[in-house]
Formats: sequence, structure tokens, C-alpha cells
Amino acid sequence: MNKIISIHNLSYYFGQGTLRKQVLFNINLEIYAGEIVILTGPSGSGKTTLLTLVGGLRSAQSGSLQVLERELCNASVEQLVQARRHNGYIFQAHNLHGSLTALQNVKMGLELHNHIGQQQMQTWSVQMLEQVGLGNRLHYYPDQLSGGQKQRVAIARALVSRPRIVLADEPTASLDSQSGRDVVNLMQKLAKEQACTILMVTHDHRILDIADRIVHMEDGKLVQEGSIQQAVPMKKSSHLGF
Ligand SMILES: Nc1ncnc2c1ncn2[C@@H]1O[C@H](COP(=O)(O)OP(=O)(O)OP(=O)(O)O)[C@@H](O)[C@H]1O
Repeated sequence: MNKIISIHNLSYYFGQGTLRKQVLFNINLEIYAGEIVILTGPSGSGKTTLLTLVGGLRSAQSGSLQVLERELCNASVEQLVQARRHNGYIFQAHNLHGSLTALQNVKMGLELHNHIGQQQMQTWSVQMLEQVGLGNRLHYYPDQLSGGQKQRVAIARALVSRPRIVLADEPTASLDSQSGRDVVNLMQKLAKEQACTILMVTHDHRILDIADRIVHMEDGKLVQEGSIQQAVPMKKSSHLGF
């Protein structure tokens, strides 16, 4: 299988000088093309930090983090911007622009891709909103949509550029149980159709079954497989990429 993300002895520190604090310790993990990997663990264990490093939203100081064969550890700002072009992001708060319609928000997902013409952007964005069941809400503003609908717009925005990797941080946290289930089912379906890899942070045990693999973090470290099985009920087998 094709390795999409390859992490070796990765450590991360926040702050400088006497305020410097290590939050990730020697992380080792491999993620393959088309996998859905869920990161779980207690609050403060480093899940979001790891997700943002993989997403090129910050750069790690030590070890190796290769995403699509690019080294992101100690990467420059420009290298991180380049790396982000291949990613779609979905966050807990949908982060839609309140002054833009659903369609305009989805088009923003194509903003970095300047080789795509206006007409193409329009067509792809409409098609993507139709795929998430919002073809009849193209011109609605976020305020006029339910929580689940807003999150579906966020999914459409993340996937419209057909990213190789989708990074999701607590995508169901603000949703009721049914909307949360609908949202992850949709992510799973679209990701499989587009053959993209998903790395998702969640505390929501109701959605763990969509994972091909569950990775558990504690105190900035990935913990062993045995501990994962004790920590979270799983419907599918899991293993760490050590
Ligand atoms: N910008 C920051 N500056 C300094 N420390 C930070 C910063 N962001 C996070 N931390 C610290 O890094 C550690 C890991 O935080 P992180 O947000 O990655 O954990 P998490 O597992 O995602 O937690 P949660 O489930 O609550 O979101 C925590 O101790 C946190 O306080």
C-alpha cells in the first residue's frame, strides 16, 4: 500500500526559552492511501497538535514528518503553504464565513488552486453541494442553515478540490447524534469515492466504527495497541504503525 503520511520520532514543543514545553514525544505512525484513521485520547494529550503538524498548519522541530513525500519537519512557511494545497480541513466549529452563501463558501475551497477557472469553480462547487444534499440551499447564508447543514457545507468546502488528505478535528462535536452520524457517513462515502485519506480527531465514541484504524494518544505519546483496546470499544481491528 501507498504510504501517504510517514512519521518518525516526531517531537513538538510550544514556546521558547524557559517557557518551552514539550507536548509530543517521539511519535511514530504510518498512514496509507485511502485509510480513515481516528485519533482519540484525553483532553490535552496532543491530538490537535499532531493533526495541525500533519496539516502543515505549523512545523515540528524534531524528528521526521513526511506527507505525500514532502518533509514537513522544520519546513519553511512557503513549503507549508504548498503542502496545504493537497489537504481539506474540517473543524468542530464549521468556520464558514457568515457573510458568504453556501456556494461562495464552497468556492473558497478552490481559492488556492489558481489554475481552475471561474466557470469550473462554479460547476464543481454546485456539484459538491448537491453531493452533500444541499443542492437546494446554494444561496443560503450560514445563519439560515442548521448545525448539520453547516457542517455539510464545511465538508463540501473541504472536499471540492479533491484533496489527497482530509484532516478533521472533532467534526461532530457540535452536532446531535443523528446529524453527527450523517456527517461522518457522508465523509466516509465521499472519501472512499475520491480515494482520499482521512485523519480525524474525535472524542465521539459513537462514530469510531467508521475508522479503518484507531490510534490512541496519552500525554503526548501514542500508546500501545493493548491500551487502545482497553481504552475504546472498537468494531474493527486496529494497529499502530510502529
Ligand atoms: N498554542 C499553544 N501554546 C502553548 N501550549 C499549547 C498550545 N496549544 C496547545 N498547547 C498545549 O499542548 C498540549 C496538547 O494540546 P492539544 O490541543 O494538542 O491536545 P488535545 O489532545 O487535542 O486536547 P483536546 O482534546 O482538549 O482538544 C496541552 O497541554 C495544551 O495545553
